[in-house]
Amino acid sequence: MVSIDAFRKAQRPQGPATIMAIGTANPPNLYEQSTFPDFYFRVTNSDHMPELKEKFRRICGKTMIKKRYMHLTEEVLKQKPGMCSYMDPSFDERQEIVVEEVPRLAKEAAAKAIEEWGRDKSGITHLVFCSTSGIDMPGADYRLVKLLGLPLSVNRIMLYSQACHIGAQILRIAKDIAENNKDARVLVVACELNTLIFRGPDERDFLSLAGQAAFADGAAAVIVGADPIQGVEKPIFEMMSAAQVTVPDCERAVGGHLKEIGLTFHFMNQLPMLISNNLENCLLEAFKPLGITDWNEVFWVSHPGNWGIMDAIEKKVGLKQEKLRSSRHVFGEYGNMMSATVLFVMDDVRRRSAAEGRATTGDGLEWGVLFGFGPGLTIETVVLRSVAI
Ligand SMILES: CC(C)(COP(=O)(O)OP(=O)(O)OC[C@H]1O[C@@H](n2cnc3c(N)ncnc32)[C@H](O)[C@@H]1OP(=O)(O)O)[C@@H](O)C(=O)NCCC(=O)NCCSC(=O)/C=C/c1ccc(O)cc1
Repeated sequence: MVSIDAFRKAQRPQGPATIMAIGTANPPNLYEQSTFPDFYFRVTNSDHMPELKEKFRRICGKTMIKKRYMHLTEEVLKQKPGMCSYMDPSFDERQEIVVEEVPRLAKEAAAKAIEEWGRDKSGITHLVFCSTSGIDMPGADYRLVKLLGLPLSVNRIMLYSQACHIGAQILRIAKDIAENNKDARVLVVACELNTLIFRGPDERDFLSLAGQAAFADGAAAVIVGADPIQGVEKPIFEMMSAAQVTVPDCERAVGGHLKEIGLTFHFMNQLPMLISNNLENCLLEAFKPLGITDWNEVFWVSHPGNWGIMDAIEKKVGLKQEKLRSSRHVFGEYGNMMSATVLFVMDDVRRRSAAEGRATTGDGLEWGVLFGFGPGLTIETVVLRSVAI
């Protein structure tokens, strides 16, 4: 008879969880940040508030975002008057969009990841899907399985309503699945639409205006598994550790509430300081086993949050400016796509590394850190190992 020990060992792979493909997608509608205030005040019937419009223009400029993609268009919004008001009940109007469109955009990103992976989709064993943009039963995970034509034996996990840090958290979950189940191939998907957050302006609500200036639509998918099949599956990054920290007494630092009026957004102006003050401890813990204490020695894949957060991180941990290059690039080109953003950054790091002729997928360095942060205040830290290009 087989021993229990041998039985358990046979269920597990030998190597670390490995990212084998990355795909991203955005809706076709592109909004230049410089002209967004004109669009936004027009479609929300708010042109009678020119001073507020000018203030919103200044806020849009401060974000340093150049462009964003959104499912919402003037045509769509004409059919959704509740969404254009500041506070009218509009939950149903929003749900009608996100229930259909979140899985649809997710499919685009997932199909690209599966194509890069190079194997047949029947090899996908698990799906981990997160979205802050809608809640439904059966969920967006079920719809995605159907849209992609994945086997119904796929083990699904759907994580709704968590915001930005969950882009890193789903990697942590995929790592645990991949390292505990031999031959598991986990399709990890983050998909966000700002449809729940979009609303008309109000001069007393700066926080909502800040949200209107920053959030955007995007989906990203990665495929995670251990022991890649040589010559078939091509590693991009290995995940060496993953941990979550909840910063105490900070639940008001950033967050939102799902209501009849949609999803609200609030943050404290001290958010950059709160995040940057807590990052060094996460770095020390994560890199203690590797003996690394110089944070410029590792490549960075950080959720951008906003420009002020990136400035504060650079200053607090003494980062050279180029370290957050991909975070700033993605934020500037796409805005804050919540959970999907950090996966766009990961894609940008490996693509830029290849384009610049670096020796590894991580800016020529071996070790890297991936950060997600969001409501809680929650910080997710993933230690990455690059591969030779
Ligand atoms: C670009 C902003 C909006 C402004 O930049 P700034 O450097 O603070 O700029 P200023 O200090 O010059 O302020 C610009 C204007 O705003 C005004 N302002 C400045 N803070 C104020 C103030 N608290 N009151 C009211 N006026 C003010 C300020 O007075 C000024 O007005 P004016 O002189 O008339 O031009 C910046 O604060 C910003 O990016 N904030 C957004 C923070 C943010 O994106 N956080 C996301 C982190 S990621 C995450 O966790 C997401 C979570 C989430 C959670 C829920 C959800 O639904 C979805 C997602």
